[in-house]
Amino acid sequence: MSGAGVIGAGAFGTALAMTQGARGGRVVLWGRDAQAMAAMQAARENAVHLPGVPLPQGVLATADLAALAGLDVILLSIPTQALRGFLQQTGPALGNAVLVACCKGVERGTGLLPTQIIADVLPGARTAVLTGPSFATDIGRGKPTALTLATDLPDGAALQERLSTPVLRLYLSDDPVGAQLGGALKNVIALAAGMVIGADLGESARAALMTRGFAEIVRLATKQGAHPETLWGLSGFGDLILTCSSEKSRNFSHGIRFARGEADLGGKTVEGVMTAHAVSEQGAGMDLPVIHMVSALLKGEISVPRAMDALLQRPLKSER
Ligand SMILES: NC(=O)c1ccc[n+]([C@@H]2O[C@H](COP(=O)([O-])OP(=O)(O)OC[C@H]3O[C@@H](n4cnc5c(N)ncnc54)[C@H](O)[C@@H]3O)[C@@H](O)[C@H]2O)c1
Ligand SMILES: O=P(O)(O)OC[C@H](O)CO
Repeated sequence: MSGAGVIGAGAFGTALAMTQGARGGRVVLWGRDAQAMAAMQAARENAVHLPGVPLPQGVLATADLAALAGLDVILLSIPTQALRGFLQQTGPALGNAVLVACCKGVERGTGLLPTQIIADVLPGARTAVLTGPSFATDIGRGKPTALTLATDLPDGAALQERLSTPVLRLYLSDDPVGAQLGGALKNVIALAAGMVIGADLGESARAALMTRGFAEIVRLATKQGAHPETLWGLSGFGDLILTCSSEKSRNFSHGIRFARGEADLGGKTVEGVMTAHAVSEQGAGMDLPVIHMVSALLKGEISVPRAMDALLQRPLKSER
């Protein structure tokens, strides 16, 4: 029986299952916690991540991997650093479905992007990427959202039709590397933007940081083969704006709390932390001052005031 599956019943996975459930048809929302999934299925609500938003009728919330059998498309919505382990353990349960990476990050230790991790663990798997400016709370509530669907698959347009809804507008791209790097790296810049705001350096400084951070994203991503146009689009520039400007963003708000020296930084999924370290370690010699500085700050190697001084005291240069 065909249908859509979603792996990861956190905020984003639940919201994605809601979009597909609203289309009608069979949708399986898989989470690893059997008790939580049974409660979700009974209450028809994810009370932890999206309270008050009902699960559409066709969505089955389950921890049973067998429910994924025969699905034609599966959206992967677990943190990037957990993806390899999940696929190694669970790969065969995913069958021949197209695997759509919905996580935003770079794997620490390998520098790989989500679709590259999938190819590493499940060679021959058909993959795509769904990314762009979107908060789970907006998507789950059916607010209008535009995202990038990037894939090398020849039938990408069919997948675009398959996953779009009247309020979830997908733009097709043939640049999975660019789309994933834009989505991963904007989280690191959002951490930095949050630190600027948390340290009370002002909104002008945040705009400067975002712009120079975007220059780093373009520099790094084009070196890895990304098309510059992808980075100007929803998955790059679009997501950078959203994530650096809203306290709904966990990356931005983590940066704020970090700069204020708050002891409790939350325990939420903050993808930019590991991605900052992954990129800084892989691109040690590259001209990426903001990304390197975010990694050093998070490791406690430098304080926020010293980091700002160091960035400002670099030799003056041309904008390009
Ligand atoms: N929340 C958003 O607004 C949003 C929007 C766009 C993209 N994303 C991306 O989606 C991804 C998931 O984010 P989220 O907001 O849903 O996070 P979340 O913390 O709300 O949920 C993550 C889920 O993954 C599960 N998980 C973690 N490790 C696992 C493992 N090893 N095996 C199986 N399940 C595991 C957790 O139990 C949890 O249910 C991230 O990469 C994030 O950047 C999130
Ligand atoms: O809450 P964040 O910082 O993970 O951001 C969520 C989405 O990636 C925004 O597009």
